[in-house]
Amino acid sequence: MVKEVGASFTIVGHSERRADQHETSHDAWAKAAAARRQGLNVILCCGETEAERDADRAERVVQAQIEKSVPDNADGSWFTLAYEPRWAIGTGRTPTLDEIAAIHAIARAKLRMLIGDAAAGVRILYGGSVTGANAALILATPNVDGALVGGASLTAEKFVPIIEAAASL
Ligand SMILES: O=C(CO)[C@H](O)COP(=O)(O)O
Repeated sequence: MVKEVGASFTIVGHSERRADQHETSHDAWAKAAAARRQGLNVILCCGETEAERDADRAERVVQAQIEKSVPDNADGSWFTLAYEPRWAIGTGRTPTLDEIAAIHAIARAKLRMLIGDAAAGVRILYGGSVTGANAALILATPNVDGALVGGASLTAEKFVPIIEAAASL
């Protein structure tokens, strides 16, 4: 159905699905695999809650989500990972650049354990309150290969500065 309406990408494992529909990482894995079988590109979201970060569990939570939801045959030709801390989505709050770098590094390492050399070609996006004001620094953070933009993508006035930040790297 998604393909029939012309989509070429699908997002799975989004925090709203995990929180509101109680979707598990296994569900995200099954959806990613099914989407791939239909020829769709997949963006798989992972990310901790605020309580998990406060308990110093963010890295372990993200590692476990990745381990349980990345299909064995994932590679950068169709698969993208997005780190979206739930508490940063739509809130105007973001992790520090060091915190983003730390999670993206462990995400890359976990991907390498799971899919080997293909991990190098998988784009890892950051999502959560990306704006024209913070995009350049976030996009220049190691292992950040792009941004998954929500609210700021809704108007040209807010989105164009993000595109310009990306283009200037
Ligand atoms: O997940 C998102 C919207 O549901 C998006 O990637 C991030 O949203 P934002 O915080 O509004 O940029």
